[in-house]
Amino acid sequence: MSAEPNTVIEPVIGLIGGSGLYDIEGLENKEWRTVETPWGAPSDQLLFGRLDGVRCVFLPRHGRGHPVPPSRLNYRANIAALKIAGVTDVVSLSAVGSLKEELPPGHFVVIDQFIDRSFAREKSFFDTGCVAHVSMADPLCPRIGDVLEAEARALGLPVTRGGTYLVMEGPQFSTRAESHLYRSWGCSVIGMTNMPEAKLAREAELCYATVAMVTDYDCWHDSHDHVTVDAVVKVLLGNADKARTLVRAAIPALGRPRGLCPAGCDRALDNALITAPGARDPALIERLRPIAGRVLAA
Ligand SMILES: CSC[C@H]1O[C@H](OP(=O)(O)O)[C@H](O)[C@@H]1O
Ligand SMILES: Nc1ncnc2[nH]cnc12
Repeated sequence: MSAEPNTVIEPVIGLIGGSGLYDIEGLENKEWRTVETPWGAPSDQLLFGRLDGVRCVFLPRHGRGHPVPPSRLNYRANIAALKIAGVTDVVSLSAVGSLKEELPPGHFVVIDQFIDRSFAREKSFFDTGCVAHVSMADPLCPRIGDVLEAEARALGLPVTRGGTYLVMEGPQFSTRAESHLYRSWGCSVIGMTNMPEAKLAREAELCYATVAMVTDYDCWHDSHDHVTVDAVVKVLLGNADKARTLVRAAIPALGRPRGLCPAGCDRALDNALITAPGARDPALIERLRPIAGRVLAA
């Protein structure tokens, strides 16, 4: 993709469905296709189709039927597969626990920050032989966030703009002490999946935004039972329906031809590579081409 200032982009929308969202309704000409990547296989096939004429690519994050736990997700393959499929803009739909009284189950949060406490995951496409350091100061695309917030409000969905998503390793839920600690840090919601997903999306120069859908009060709240999968699933089903409605409403605006992202997500690698051309590993460079080809010399 060229990064010329007058570039016109026909967006291709990637939708990552989290817990409870294993399919997307209303896609025209839909087809599940296998996409291979230099980092192995994504969680599942990708579902290609159009919504209101806009090209969309859906990936169930944990695979259909939810066979893959958060720590075993191949985050690099998932993001690489979306990039290889031509995706420009990613909407991540995620179940989360609430860390604030005013964010009850059923509430949506268009988050704007992360604290990454995951530790057992591959977090970068780059490696020995080609080192890159992208900025994560503003980890989510505000342009997509604006659309999601506006459409959620127009639909009358309970939504909050802004909030910090604490990413834990899991798969066990938090201890009560951890839950209180994250609250003392000012975090809004807790989940297990959005990192390193957002970091990898940034390295792949994809715009990325998350709708965090509250399913429970984790385990800190005096007048609510601690979180269980059963309790999460009960709320999830309603949240998933609302998420599908939100996606349908947001697609026309997200799919409109546009210029480069004002936030610069699509140029994240412009000033990120530090390894001198002569010190680069040619095999790694070839592997990186689908992700970083824009900034790697031919
Ligand atoms: C089923 S509750 C825990 C599970 O749900 C969230 O996943 P996702 O972000 O894919 O919706 C959470 O992060 C855990 O993986
Ligand atoms: N309380 C919680 N902790 C971590 N991930 C979650 N996903 C949904 N609820 C959660």
